[in-house]
Amino acid sequence: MKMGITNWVAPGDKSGEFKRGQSQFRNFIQKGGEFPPEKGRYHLYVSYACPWAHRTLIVRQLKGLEDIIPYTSVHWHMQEKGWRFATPEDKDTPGVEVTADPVEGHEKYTHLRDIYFQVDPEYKGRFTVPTLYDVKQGKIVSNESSEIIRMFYTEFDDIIEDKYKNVSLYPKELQADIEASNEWIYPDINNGVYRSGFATTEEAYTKAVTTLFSSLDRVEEHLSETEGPFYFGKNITEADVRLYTTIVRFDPVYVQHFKTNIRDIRSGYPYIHKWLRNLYWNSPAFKDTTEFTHIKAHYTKSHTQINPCSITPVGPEPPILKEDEEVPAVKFALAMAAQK
Ligand SMILES: N[C@@H](CCC(=O)N[C@@H](CS)C(=O)NCC(=O)O)C(=O)O
Repeated sequence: MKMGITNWVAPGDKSGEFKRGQSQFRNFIQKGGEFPPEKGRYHLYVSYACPWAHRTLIVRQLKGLEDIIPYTSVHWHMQEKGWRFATPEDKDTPGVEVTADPVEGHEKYTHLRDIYFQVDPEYKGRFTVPTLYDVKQGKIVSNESSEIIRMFYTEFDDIIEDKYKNVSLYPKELQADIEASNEWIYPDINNGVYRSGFATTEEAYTKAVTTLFSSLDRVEEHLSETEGPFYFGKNITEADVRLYTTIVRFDPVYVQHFKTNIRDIRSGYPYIHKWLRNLYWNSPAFKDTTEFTHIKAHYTKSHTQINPCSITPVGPEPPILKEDEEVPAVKFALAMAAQK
């Protein structure tokens, strides 16, 4: 079998472990650099389904960059040629807004890969979202979400509205703590769900899923010991953004699709559940950018090696509970406790 876009474990790799490749475009937006900050100059390609792209949408909104950096979300269905743009035939597809690639000169582009090949006809890497594209020069600035969000934190500060200037997602005094949490949350949790779900041996799966849950236990313990409401206290930081995009997909998709089912969030992790719902219901940058239709349809219908009939499970309903709602067992326990 040759390595195709939908082989998540390299054919012949006996370990059965999913190994994520390195992003290929790693430039930075910077004053005076090759990619200077400018309104309307950069276009962000995302998929609402993708947790890495989701980071960039949240930060774009938290930093008030909506008028400065336009974006396009691809269709949720990823097939052999990778992500594609929606077409007029998709007009009745739930959740899909029909948006062709709006960038001038891209009228004929049907897939995200067309942009990668325009930039580099010899490109051999993967065609991933998010992709930050410089419209003026016809170049890709970056396809690495962890670096795109950091550019958004500071590099546009001279052209955003004043009220967003002191939104600091990576404040000096917390940088060491944020780096330390990224160090295990990325491999064990953000990528850990993929390592569980894409594993092709029992051993690789079991190793990934048990590591994932010990790290979720660690997050739970951390949240039970801090005042909150955010990961590092009173203000939203990078740690919240990076954890949120995995946790909000956990119950609706990962528990069944990636078999990360030792527990779920809503019944197994009260502190994470509280932290998650606070972000979703009280901070518009999180709720507005969370599209459950894309999230559920993408994973369940694109990964046919895991789900060959592409049936999208109906539950859990709702995909996220209101802040004053609980699963019946929790509600019952609370009612019993109140009677005592
Ligand atoms: N390291 C990248 C990972 C991005 C990534 O893997 N995106 C997935 C979607 S969730 C993708 O576009 N995959 C397409 C492919 O690998 O062919 C980042 O964080 O930006």
